[in-house]
Amino acid sequence: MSSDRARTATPDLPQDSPEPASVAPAPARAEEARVTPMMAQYLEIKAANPDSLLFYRMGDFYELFFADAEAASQALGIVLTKRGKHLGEDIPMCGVPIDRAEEYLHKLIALGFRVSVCEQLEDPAEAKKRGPKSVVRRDVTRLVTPGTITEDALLDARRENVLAALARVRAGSGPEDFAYALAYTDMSTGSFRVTATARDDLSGDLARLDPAEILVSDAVLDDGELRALLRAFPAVTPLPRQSFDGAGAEKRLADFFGVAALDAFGTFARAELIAAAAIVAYVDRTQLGAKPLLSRPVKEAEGGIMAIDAGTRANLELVRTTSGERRGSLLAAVDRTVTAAGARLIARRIAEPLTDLAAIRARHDGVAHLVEEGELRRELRARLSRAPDMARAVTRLALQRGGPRDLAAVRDALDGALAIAGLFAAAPPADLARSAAALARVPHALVLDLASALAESLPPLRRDGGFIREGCDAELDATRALRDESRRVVAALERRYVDETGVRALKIRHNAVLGYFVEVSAQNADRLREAPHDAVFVHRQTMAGAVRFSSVELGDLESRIASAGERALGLEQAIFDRLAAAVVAETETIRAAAEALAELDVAAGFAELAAVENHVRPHMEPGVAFAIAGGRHPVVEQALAKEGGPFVPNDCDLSPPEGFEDGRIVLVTGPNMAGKSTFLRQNALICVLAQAGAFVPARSARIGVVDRLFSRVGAADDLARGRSTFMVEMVETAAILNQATARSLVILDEIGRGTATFDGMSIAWASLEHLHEVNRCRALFATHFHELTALSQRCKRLSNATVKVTEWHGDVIFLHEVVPGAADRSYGIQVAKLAGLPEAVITRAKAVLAELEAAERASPAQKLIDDLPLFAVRPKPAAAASADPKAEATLSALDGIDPDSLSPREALDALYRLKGLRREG
Ligand SMILES: Nc1ncnc2c1ncn2[C@@H]1O[C@H](COP(=O)(O)OP(=O)(O)OP(=O)(O)O)[C@@H](O)[C@H]1O
Repeated sequence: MSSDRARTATPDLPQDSPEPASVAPAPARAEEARVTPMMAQYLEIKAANPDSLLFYRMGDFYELFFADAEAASQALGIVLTKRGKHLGEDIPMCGVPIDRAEEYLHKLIALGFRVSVCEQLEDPAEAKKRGPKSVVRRDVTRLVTPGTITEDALLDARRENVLAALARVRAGSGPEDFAYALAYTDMSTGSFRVTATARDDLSGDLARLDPAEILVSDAVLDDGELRALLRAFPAVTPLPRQSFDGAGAEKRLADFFGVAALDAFGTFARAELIAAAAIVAYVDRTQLGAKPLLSRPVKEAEGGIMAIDAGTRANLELVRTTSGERRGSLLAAVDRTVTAAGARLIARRIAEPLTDLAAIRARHDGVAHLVEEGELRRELRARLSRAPDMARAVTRLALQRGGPRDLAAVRDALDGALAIAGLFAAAPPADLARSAAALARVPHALVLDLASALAESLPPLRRDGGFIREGCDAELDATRALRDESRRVVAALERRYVDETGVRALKIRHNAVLGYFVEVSAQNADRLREAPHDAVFVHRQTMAGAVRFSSVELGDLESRIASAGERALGLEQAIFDRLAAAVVAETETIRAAAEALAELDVAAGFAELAAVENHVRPHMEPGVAFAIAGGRHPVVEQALAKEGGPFVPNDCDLSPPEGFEDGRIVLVTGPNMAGKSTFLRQNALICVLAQAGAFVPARSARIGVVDRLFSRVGAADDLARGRSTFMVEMVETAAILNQATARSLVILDEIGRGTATFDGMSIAWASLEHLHEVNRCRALFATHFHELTALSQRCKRLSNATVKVTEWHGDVIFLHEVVPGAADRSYGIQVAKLAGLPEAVITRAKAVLAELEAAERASPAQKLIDDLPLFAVRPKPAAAASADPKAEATLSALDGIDPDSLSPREALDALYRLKGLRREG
């Protein structure tokens, strides 16, 4: 981690603490180097955990010291105080109360900090027994990092929390010969995958996974380009090279999963094994012994996911907008899921559209079934909405961080799963049938066990007790009866003491210090001190206005009640442990059921979306067809609907023209604000939705599966990587021209806009020709360079489209209708007028435009068309390239002259002839 990203702080302190001694308020020089025993312990623990904030437990607080305190007080907005001195300097300190620790952890983790939680490992009383200066034993029990959190309070229920590891291994002798792989897990649900990647695909793959934390070898960070790429992600954790060591990787994985060899998991490349091993090592390290249940690593199918680079993802605002919000993204517009797990899965589906035709069609079959069966869909969604998030609950139980409510979550979700399995009686399509089968495998006995054990209302923490139902366990019932009976005994004893002493206001009370005691007012106290009562009551405490006594009977009662309460709690804990173990033993079945519920939720959500928003099933094919009739932009349409405005549907045909094999390019011109970008994006989004398994916002759609989607829309600079707007634009355009295949879909919006007009137009022109001749992909190309429309005369798979506008009293009216043909002008000045530019500027702009247009008419760009398009021009051999017909004719005439045989007159004639040839050419 580069120092500016680490955001953690290490106090600059000597690690060899000298003899402990108490801190004097104004230490003498010799004592300045001394530290208290507690501070010595703190420094030792801090030294072992240098790259995180240390939450150091002291009673009911976690305290932070030195630079940690300064960083945390600033990040959390809490008061920075001082506690004693160290090396003659004040020790900065701040603290967070135990019961609010999760809230503060949440803030710190969200800000990219890592936190080591250091607990007291013994009772302070135990420590005292070792001597007055001894310190309570403490150590770090957990390292909390953005990628390894499991608590509900720290997680966003509707978002995955991905921990990824990037491995790079040598694949040859060349300096650039490396193989790359990513392994990633959502520890809160146990999912675990690996995928091979390439240097060029790395940023796209990371953007797809959207990790909360990325583990890399510090060797990777030595590579400046990779370091710059990783800077776009919130938390990058560098690990020493040994964590990515190839030799031990296989063994580390085998040990973690308790298997002798990994063969049963499938075949992994070396880089994949190393990445996966780095994940399990880190998970072990952060959980310090509590073993999280990761599923066995699954390898992503090669080429099974539509390749979408990071820029395209951001441009198309698939799962979040460019400003980082979910609202306004494609995901937000199409998410109709009713469970948290469903919301997490749909985000992954949108981020990872498929390329396998059969798998896409299978998803569509499921959605189609639920569109047709409205009653089934409603019932399914109603039941799903009551099913809690059991995948995360199981993980917490396995990590011994679970509470009674996690058991209840599993009970209710499993119960719901069984009921939902029963809804699919008739043979549903394969995907739904597979989900229903996973639900039906849920262990009945476990559901019954949980249902009979858990009480109606449950406390959040297991240590609170009271979560086991009466009648579940005879011994527990008996102990509770004793505990409750004892309370009645207290009341009876109080009545007896009142009768015997005659003090009517006598009360039996309880506190943590005295236990049970008798309390009377100061005036009545003497009565209890007199015989015969003085034989019963022993004075314990005099308060202002009240006096407290104990008695032998109260002491007995105290221990009976305390032991009954403790025993009841102990019995409940034992039952909790048994139930949790039973749940954890079924992890695989439960996780499969949780995944099935999420899949059904996504299918039903897509069906609901289709029914409500009028989406249709796209017809998917193997070729390169792309014919959308009446397509709409799902986000813009919903936004307009809220304002009561209609969205104008538009057709888009990129299928190969008659007699051609490759898809078409449509060049869209049209005025500003007409709807070009919307049209371009909506077709890309329709493609993403279709291949994600959803229906699409159109009247009909026929789509040949797209392997890669590229979008270069708008302009944004990347100052972090030192690139200007135009540079970013060109880098992205280069990626498209280098990578797009005949099966790709390319969206290019106004390329060449960021530079001088002629440079820009030339780049747009040449790029368009390249797409047509070399990439041969389906493409939509929007431009304000109207000259480009002439290219359709030569490029046979290129057609022109424009967005219609009309004029009304000098103002432009947008019809948002895409029609064949080319725009004649941009109406930029009219749009500027609408935007409120001063009248004087508008008038002057009109005058300048008129002059520029007149100049352009004098030398139109048509002559460019008369040249061959770039890729029809074959590069000529160097010698021939210099040939000039004039020069050639002159030279051959010269060759024909023999100066020795010429008379002076003939010589003069020959000279005139040569001059003439030169002139005529
Ligand atoms: N098909 C449509 N139906 C209704 N409104 C639309 C449609 N398409 C676009 N709009 C509206 O027009 C606005 C401008 O659209 P868009 O940004 O796509 O225009 P543009 O032609 O790309 O403009 P510019 O060339 O200035 O970038 C959108 O914000 C939207 O509100």
